[in-house]
Amino acid sequence: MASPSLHFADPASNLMGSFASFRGPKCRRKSCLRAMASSSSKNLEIVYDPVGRYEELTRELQTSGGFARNLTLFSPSKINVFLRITSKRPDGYHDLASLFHVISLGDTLKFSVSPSKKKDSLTTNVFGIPLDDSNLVIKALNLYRKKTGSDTYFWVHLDKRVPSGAGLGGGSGNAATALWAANQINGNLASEADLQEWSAEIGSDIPFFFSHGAAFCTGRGEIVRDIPAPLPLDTPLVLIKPKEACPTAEVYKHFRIADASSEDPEELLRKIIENGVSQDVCINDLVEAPAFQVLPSLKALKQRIMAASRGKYKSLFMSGSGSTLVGVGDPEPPEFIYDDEQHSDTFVSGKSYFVTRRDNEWYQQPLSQPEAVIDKHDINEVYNQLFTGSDK
Ligand SMILES: C[C@@](CO)(OP(=O)(O)O)[C@H](O)COP(=O)(O)OP(=O)(O)OC[C@H]1O[C@@H](n2ccc(N)nc2=O)[C@H](O)[C@@H]1O
Ligand SMILES: Nc1ncnc2c1ncn2[C@@H]1O[C@H](COP(=O)(O)OP(=O)(O)O)[C@@H](O)[C@H]1O
Repeated sequence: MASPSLHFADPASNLMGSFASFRGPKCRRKSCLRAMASSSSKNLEIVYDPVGRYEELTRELQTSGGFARNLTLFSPSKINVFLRITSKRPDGYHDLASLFHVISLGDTLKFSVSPSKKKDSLTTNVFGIPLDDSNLVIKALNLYRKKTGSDTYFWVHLDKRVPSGAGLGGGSGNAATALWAANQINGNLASEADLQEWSAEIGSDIPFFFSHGAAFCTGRGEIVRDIPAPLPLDTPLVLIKPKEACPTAEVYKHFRIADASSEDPEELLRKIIENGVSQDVCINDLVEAPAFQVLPSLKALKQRIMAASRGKYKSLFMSGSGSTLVGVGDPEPPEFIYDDEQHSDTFVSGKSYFVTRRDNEWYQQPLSQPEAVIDKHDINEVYNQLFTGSDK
């Protein structure tokens, strides 16, 4: 079960307000008489434990048939620790081989069951994100209803912190989180495997979020091989994104196979498992020609960060199709990012970490520095199973 934080975002919350007085000192630990309204008559209920009764009513109002009617979930983003593009496909997509990892930078999504049987309604705290059917949250909810036959519609509030068009899969994470939420609220009509498979219909990056946080992904991104976290979860990360975005389709259009690296992606994964990250393994085939052509100023920014950081990052690389640059090993950007007027609009994440999730739970934002959980034996075993067919 997920550990959602329940909230009072629907009209029921007004009703809750009227019961809140039961928590007042006068009523505490005393029996209270309360008039219960029903449609036809008024009943009297003697309440001997007002606090307990309040909590019981809270649960009743927020659940239906035992399932939550409101759910607040963390919606994480991801980075591509390396991204090899291996071919251009006849369907216009590209085959890739990439180590994806969920990170702690994320949005918050609040879901409440809506009385509507026709449409969801979406609000957000930022401008520039579509609120209609093209939003990945609404796409995900439409997909869920189409696949399961559910007729549940939602009020959704998206509190966005992940920048858009950043190569961080913020929208993809929102879509995966919306599928998870819809499934929880509908009493798990679908399995996680169903959600993962269906999600590929609305975006190549979405199935990854149904891993446990770290995965080797191939195909157009939708073939997800879950792996134990290969890097310590307490590794500090910083994300730096200039105000300009890199539209994914545009960046892929500039990709030429002749410019791609010749490194074997499985070998890259093996090196990372054995030795951690370094500049030479964090290869991104969408950087040089594609992203730097779409956004030439990104090349200059990366070079300047490299020069100014004087080796404080184990690796500095671009995530996905850009325009976010990721520094691994230190949570701070170089000072010029704060000091220079020209970078006043540059997004800086603050200290971020790699994140994983437990079985049957959704991702949660770490409240403090995570522990450096890493099981070398486990990961080596998985690596052997994945690529050599051996479990020795
Ligand atoms: C580059 C990556 C790396 O993880 O991440 P982002 O930069 O978007 O975060 C992904 O491949 C982005 O996946 P996603 O953002 O889900 O892309 P989609 O919505 O499926 O496709 C958007 C467009 O990107 C191109 N595309 C996408 C995926 C892929 N494997 N090959 C492609 O050529 C296609 O032109 C497609 O029309
Ligand atoms: N829920 C959403 N959050 C962010 N962007 C969204 C969402 N739904 C649709 N989009 C659109 O998807 C595009 C990029 O999505 P995003 O996931 O933020 O970037 P990227 O694919 O680079 O990681 C944007 O142009 C945005 O308009």
